[in-house]
Amino acid sequence: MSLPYLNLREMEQAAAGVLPPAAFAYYTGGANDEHTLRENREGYARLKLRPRMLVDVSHIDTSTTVLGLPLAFPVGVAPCALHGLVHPDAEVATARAAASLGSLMTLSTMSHRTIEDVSDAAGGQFWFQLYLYKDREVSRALVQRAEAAGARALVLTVDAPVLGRREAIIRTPVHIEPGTVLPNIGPRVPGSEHLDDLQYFDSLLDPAITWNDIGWLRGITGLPIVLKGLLTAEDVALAVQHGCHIWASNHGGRQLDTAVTALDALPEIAEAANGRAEIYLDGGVTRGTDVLKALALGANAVFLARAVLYGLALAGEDGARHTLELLRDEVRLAMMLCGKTQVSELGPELIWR
Ligand SMILES: Cc1cc2nc3c(=O)[nH]c(=O)nc-3n(C[C@H](O)[C@H](O)[C@H](O)COP(=O)(O)O)c2cc1C
Ligand SMILES: CCCCC(=O)C(=O)O
Repeated sequence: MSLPYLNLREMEQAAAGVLPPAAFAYYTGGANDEHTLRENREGYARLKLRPRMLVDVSHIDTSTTVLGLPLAFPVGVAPCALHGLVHPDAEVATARAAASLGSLMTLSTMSHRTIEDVSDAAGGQFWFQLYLYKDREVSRALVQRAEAAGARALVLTVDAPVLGRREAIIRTPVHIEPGTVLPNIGPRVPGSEHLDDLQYFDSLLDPAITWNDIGWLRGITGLPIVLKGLLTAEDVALAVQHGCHIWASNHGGRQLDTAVTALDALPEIAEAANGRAEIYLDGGVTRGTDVLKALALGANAVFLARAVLYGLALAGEDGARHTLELLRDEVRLAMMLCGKTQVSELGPELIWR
């Protein structure tokens, strides 16, 4: 299907016209005054590139690997809850779109579709994002299912011991269709009727999660563990000590407002990791030049959340694919204009100081 949108911003604007109000509030919103949400985008515009000239750019290779897995271009899909709010094919459509382009799907714990269905749709090329439940046995079972279904890594989200204050969804709460069973959550426990659907999910998460739980997770899985939501050198040092990889993120400005952006934190993160762990990043990426900047400052790959959801809302699998294709083509063009022919050539000298 050929879609008319020229860039990710146009897709966002178009999606705003089709999203139901609660999904719009949930997808687009950030915490409190949304300073971090805005800064996630604006930070990219402020960083200036130092392109090199007179380099033969007639052959460009955008491919890379993450944890040994080949990617056709250095962009994956970040975990997002509830793809089924905007499209009946939900996470299966997103996973198919990612797989068709050689990208990588990260499946959220809070999905409409099962881990097994998404694994099939992704051709086995997927990561599973884990929220740690108070009930560790439920988490253990999920980890085992993800591993059995062929997940290539576990992404443990560590920046949400409790959900941030997102005022848009306080006003317009998300409602999950009655009768829908979210496969990784199970039916509601009695006595939770006063909570809306997201508050209920929040009530299952364990605010007591600590570094000791990383040891517990290590003990129950052989998969690589990626910690999503790290923003400081101190935590990166601990992550490396625990044998984990690093996903720099402020959760799309949805958790701690005025937290530093992943992009600003990246230099200290890369320095602390010192090549001992892979580094991924998300937050506000909408242009190929954004991807180049993140890679130049030390990320191995970047991930997109909202932009893929907007594509899904507009045109299902084709829409999610359109988002990823636009960005893939922009990455290639930006590399040509920077005089870089391989992802491995993107280093700090690309950024003007
Ligand atoms: C609607 C929505 C749902 C999300 N659900 C999850 C989730 O289930 N697990 C998680 O780790 N992060 C979740 N996130 C955070 C994203 O993975 C990502 O960190 C963040 O949105 C930044 O990327 P973006 O600026 O491209 O949206 C969600 C974000 C959005 C917008
Ligand atoms: C209660 C759902 C949590 C999903 C999430 O991480 C988010 O909305 O940002």
